[in-house]
Amino acid sequence: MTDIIYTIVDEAPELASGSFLPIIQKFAGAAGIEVGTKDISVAARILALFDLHSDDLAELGDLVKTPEANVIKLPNVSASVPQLVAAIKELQDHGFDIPDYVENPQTDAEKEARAKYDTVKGSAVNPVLREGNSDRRAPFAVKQFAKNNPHRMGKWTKDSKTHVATMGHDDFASNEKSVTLDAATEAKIEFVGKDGSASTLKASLPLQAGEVLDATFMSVKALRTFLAEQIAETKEQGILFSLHMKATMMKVSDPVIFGHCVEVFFAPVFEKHAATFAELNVDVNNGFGDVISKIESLDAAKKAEIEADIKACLADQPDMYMVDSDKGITNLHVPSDVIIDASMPAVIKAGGIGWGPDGNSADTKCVIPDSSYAGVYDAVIEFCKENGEFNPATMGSVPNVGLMAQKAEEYGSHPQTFMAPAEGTIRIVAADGSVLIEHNVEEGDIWRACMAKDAPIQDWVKLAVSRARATGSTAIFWLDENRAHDAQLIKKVNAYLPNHDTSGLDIKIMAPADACKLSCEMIHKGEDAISVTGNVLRDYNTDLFPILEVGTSAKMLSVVPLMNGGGLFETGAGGSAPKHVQQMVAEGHLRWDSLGEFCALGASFEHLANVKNNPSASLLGKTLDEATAKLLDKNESPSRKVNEHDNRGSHFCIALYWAEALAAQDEDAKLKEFFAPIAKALADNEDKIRAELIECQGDAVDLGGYYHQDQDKRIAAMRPSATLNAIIG
Ligand SMILES: NC(=O)C1=CN([C@@H]2O[C@H](COP(=O)(O)OP(=O)(O)OC[C@H]3O[C@@H](n4cnc5c(N)ncnc54)[C@H](OP(=O)(O)O)[C@@H]3O)[C@@H](O)[C@H]2O)C=CC1
Ligand SMILES: O=C(O)CCC(=O)C(=O)O
Ligand SMILES: [Mg+2]
Repeated sequence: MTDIIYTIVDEAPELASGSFLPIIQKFAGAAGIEVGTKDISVAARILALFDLHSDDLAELGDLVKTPEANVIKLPNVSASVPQLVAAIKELQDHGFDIPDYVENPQTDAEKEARAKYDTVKGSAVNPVLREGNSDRRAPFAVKQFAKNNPHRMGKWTKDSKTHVATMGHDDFASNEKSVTLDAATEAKIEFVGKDGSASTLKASLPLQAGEVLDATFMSVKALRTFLAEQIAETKEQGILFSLHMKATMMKVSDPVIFGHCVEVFFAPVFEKHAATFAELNVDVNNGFGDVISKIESLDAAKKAEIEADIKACLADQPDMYMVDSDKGITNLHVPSDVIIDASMPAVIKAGGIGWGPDGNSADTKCVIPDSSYAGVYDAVIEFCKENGEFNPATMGSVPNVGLMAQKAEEYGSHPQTFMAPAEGTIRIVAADGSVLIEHNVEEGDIWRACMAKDAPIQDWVKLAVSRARATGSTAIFWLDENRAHDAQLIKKVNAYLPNHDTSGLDIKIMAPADACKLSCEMIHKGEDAISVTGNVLRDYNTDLFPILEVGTSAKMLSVVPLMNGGGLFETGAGGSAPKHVQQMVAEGHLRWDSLGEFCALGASFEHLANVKNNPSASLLGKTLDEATAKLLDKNESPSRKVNEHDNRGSHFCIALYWAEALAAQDEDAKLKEFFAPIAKALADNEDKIRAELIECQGDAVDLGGYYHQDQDKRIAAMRPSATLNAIIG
C-alpha cells in the first residue's frame, strides 16, 4: 500500500484530479512519499461486480480499519436507479459484457445480476469508508477570505411566502421507538399478519451490548393525504411546489416517498393510464422521468394522448420547482436531482426562492415529509424572514462534529427497511424471544430500523469535547429529549461527558430546532457554535452552514479520525457537481473549486507526519497550507465563466505557490534544492501557462464517456498546457 491513497471518483472532482493528481505526485514524490489511487467510481464498482475490475472499495474498506490508513476521499456519485441504468448502458456500449439492470427480474440470472447491482446503488461508498466520526469545519483562511470577500446572498424579506411543510404525525419522527441493549443478542425482524402467521423479514440482526436500536415507520396513507393537501395549498398560495429528499443516502425509503409524491402530483394521469403504465413497467420510485422515457415506446397516438394529459395536469397543478426549466426537468423527474443537503441551502442562500417552469424565480413551499429534522430548515428560514439574510462578512461559524462511524443511525438503515406487505405487525425479536420493538402497520407503510453502536458514540462525545477545547467555542448537542432515539443518546452523552475534562467549556444539549435557532442567533452576532449531531444532521449542517458562510461546502476541511488510528480526509462536504461537467463538456471550462482537495491533502500530510514521524511530510503539509492561504488571498479560485481562470488555472497557482514556499524554506535543504528550479520555471512561464489555460476554452470537449471516460481524452482536456506539463512531467 502506498503512503497516501487518492480516490478515483466521478464527474467534476474526477475531472479536476486529471490536472491536480500529477502535481500532487510530483511534489510528494520529491519527499519520497508515494501517492497511489483506488477507483471507487460508479463504473469501477459496477465492473468489479463481474470481475472486470479490482474491488477497490472492498480493499479500502479493509484499509480504513487499520492504523496505516491515510485516504483522501473525493466525493463520488451515489447513483439513483436512472443513473445506474445509464452507467450500465455506457459500459455495455464501451464493449463490456455485463447484464442489464432488470426492474422485474424473473430468471435466476436476472435476479442474481439485480442483487449485485443493488449493492452499487445509492450511498454505497461512504458508509464503508467512514470508520470514524466526522469533524467538518471551515479552515481559518477560508473563513477569513469569505469575510473579506463576501459572496452574494439573496435578499430575505418578512413577506416571503417560502416555508417548510412537514407531516408532524404518522411519520418517522412520531412513530419512533428506541431501546439500548443491555446485552448482546442476535435479533430478527418479522412481520406478523392479521391471522397471526409470522414471516421473517431479516433473519439475523446482531446487536452489541450498549447499542442503541431504533425502529419506526411512516404511514403511507398519512403521507399521501399530506402530499395532496400540500399540493393544493401550494396552488392557493401561488408559489412553487418543491420536494426535498435524500433518495441517494436513504436509498430504500426515500425513493418510495418520492414515488408517492410523483403519483399524487400527477394523480389524474396515473389513474387514467394505470393499465398502460403497468404494461410499461413504470416505476415511480425512479421519478416522473420514468414515465416520460417509457411512453417513448408507445404508438404515436397513445403517446400523444398521454402527453396531452400530462400537460393538462401540469397546467392544473401548482407550478413546480424546476431542476432545469429550459429542458422542462422538474423536481419530480429524477430522485437524485434535488438532494436535500444541497438543495435546501441553495433555496435559503438565494433568499428563499426557487426557479419555476417559466424560468423565473418565485417563493416556494419546501416539502420535507418526515418531521425529524424539517424543523431545522424551518428555524433558519424563519430566522432569515425576521432578521434578513446572513452577512458572510460578519457572521460566525457552525462547524460540525458528527456521529457516523460504523453506519450509525438512519443512514445505516437500508438493510432493515421494509414496505409492510399487508396490515399487521412488524417487530424486532431478541434471541430469547422477547420483543424489543414492535409497530402496527398497514400495507405499504415504510418501516425501518437502525442502530448506533456504543464505541462510536463514546468516540463522538470525545471528539466534541476536544473540538470545544481546541476552539473555546460553545458546543451544542442537537438532541431532542422528546424523541425516542435522542432520549437514549442523551443518557449516553450525560454518562460519557464526565470521562473528559469539560471544565470551563460551554456544552449544551438542545432539541434540533431550538439548537438551530440559537446557533443562528449566535452566528448572526459573529459568534461560533459547534453543532454536535447525529448522522443526518451532520450531512445537512455541513452543507447548510458552509454554503451560507463561505458560499460553498467545497471549501470545508472534512476530517474523519478513524477509530483504529488511521485518517480519512474527505474533500469538502458537498458532492460531485454534475452541472460543472455539463459546462466543461459544452464549453471547455471547469468551474469546480479544488479547495477541499487542497485542505484534505494538507491534513493528510500532517497525519502522515505524525504517525510515521516524517518531517518532510510535515513540511509538505505546512507549505501546501501556506500556498492555499495565498491562493485565497490572491483570489485565484476558479471563475464560473468560460474563457476565464478555471480549475486548471487554480492548480497552476497552487503548484506555483507551493513550489515557492518549498524553495523559500530552510528546514529541508534537499527539498529546497529540488523545488527552487521548479518554482522559477513556473514563475518565469506564468503568463504563457495562464494563456494556454484560457486558450483551450470555448469549444465543446469530448471526454469519450460520462461514467466511463476515455482516460487519454480526459487527460488531454485537463492538461492542455504543454508548458506546465513540461515542468510537472
Ligand atoms: N461525499 C460524497 O461522496 C458526496 C457525494 N454526493 C453526490 O454528488 C452528486 C451530486 O450531488 P448534489 O446534491 O447535486 O450536490 P453537489 O454538491 O455536487 O452540487 C450542488 C452545487 O454545489 C456547488 N458545488 C459543489 N461542489 C463544488 C465545488 N467543488 N466547487 C464549486 N461549486 C461546487 C455547485 O454549484 P454551482 O452549480 O452553482 O456552481 C453545484 O451545482 C450526487 O450523486 C450525490 O450523491 C453528494 C454529497 C457528498
Ligand atoms: O454518501 C452520499 O451519498 C452523500 C454524502 C453526503 O452528502 C455527505 O456526507 O455530506
Ligand atoms: Mg452532504
